[in-house]
Amino acid sequence: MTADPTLTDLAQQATSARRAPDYGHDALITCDRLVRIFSADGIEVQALQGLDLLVREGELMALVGASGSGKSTLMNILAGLDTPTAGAARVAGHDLLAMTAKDRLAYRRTVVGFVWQQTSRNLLPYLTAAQNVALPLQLAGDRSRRGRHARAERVAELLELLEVADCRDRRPHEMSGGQQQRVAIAVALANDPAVLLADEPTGELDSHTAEQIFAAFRTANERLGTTIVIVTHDQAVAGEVRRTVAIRDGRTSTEVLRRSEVDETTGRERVVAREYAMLDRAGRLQLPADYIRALDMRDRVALELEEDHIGVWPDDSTER
Ligand SMILES: Nc1ncnc2c1ncn2[C@@H]1O[C@H](COP(=O)(O)OP(=O)(O)OP(=O)(O)O)[C@@H](O)[C@H]1O
Repeated sequence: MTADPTLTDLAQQATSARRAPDYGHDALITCDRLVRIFSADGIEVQALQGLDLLVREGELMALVGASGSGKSTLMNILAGLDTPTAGAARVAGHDLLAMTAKDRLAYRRTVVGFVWQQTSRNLLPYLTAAQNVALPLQLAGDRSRRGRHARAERVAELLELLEVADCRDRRPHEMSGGQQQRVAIAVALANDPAVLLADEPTGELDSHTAEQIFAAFRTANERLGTTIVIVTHDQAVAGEVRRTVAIRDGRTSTEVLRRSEVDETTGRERVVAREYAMLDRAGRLQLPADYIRALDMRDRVALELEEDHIGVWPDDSTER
């Protein structure tokens, strides 16, 4: 770029900016500067403070963060149960800020499936496992004999996939917590949603059962190709996915990506994890709290642009 741009330069810049693809144009889930403000008793709480998040089709990812960081608020928005105060959110081509009540109902029935922490919130207590899985299919439509047959097949297929075929005629109180959550995943997958959202799905389970539930999510992701977003406090669960995004104070702050690598000396496969910080479109970067503490960084830091990286140093100036 020249220091003193001509009118032609400016016109060219404006044209190329217009031609640049929209943020998240190729993502299945796009959250763009998402804001959610709650007002209770005259006090405002900013649960989401300009959160950016992109999730691609076919991903299985975890969202982690301290209590109160905004995870459930984000999940409720993506589930179509709550609306953002500002920003943009799109899921599988649906604009979550522009939906009518009718669109929202159809969205919740067919585009997203959800699994909640409380096993009791996921299933109707007076229906069997098979009836619970059949319910969303019935609500979605085809009541013909052919429809009934296809429905029964789909129910059997899903219970089989999630290894709870033996529970088909049992009511929730006749199943273990782990079996109930597997059936809940089958219910959530019944209408073949584009996205499966799970908010602390292993929160009420012991660690061994939690691992099995997690394996069930992985099966759904690999076999059905469903995009899955899981909120979890469980570090072991978070470590099982390729991508973990951390939310801090209503914004995405860091991201851990894991990939498998074959160790050259032992020939064994091992998982290599690398932590990334999120850079927003205004160029803002949130440094991890432990990095800041380790170098006692405060208020102002020194920056230096190198050929292939940017250095960040504690403030070394004498002017305080
Ligand atoms: N309906 C509401 N009315 C007022 N404030 C709310 C409401 N829902 C959430 N908040 C506030 O918004 C912030 C984010 O809450 P949220 O439930 O999204 O956090 P979270 O990360 O899911 O926490 P946890 O891990 O404890 O479930 C908190 O300060 C919370 O008190």
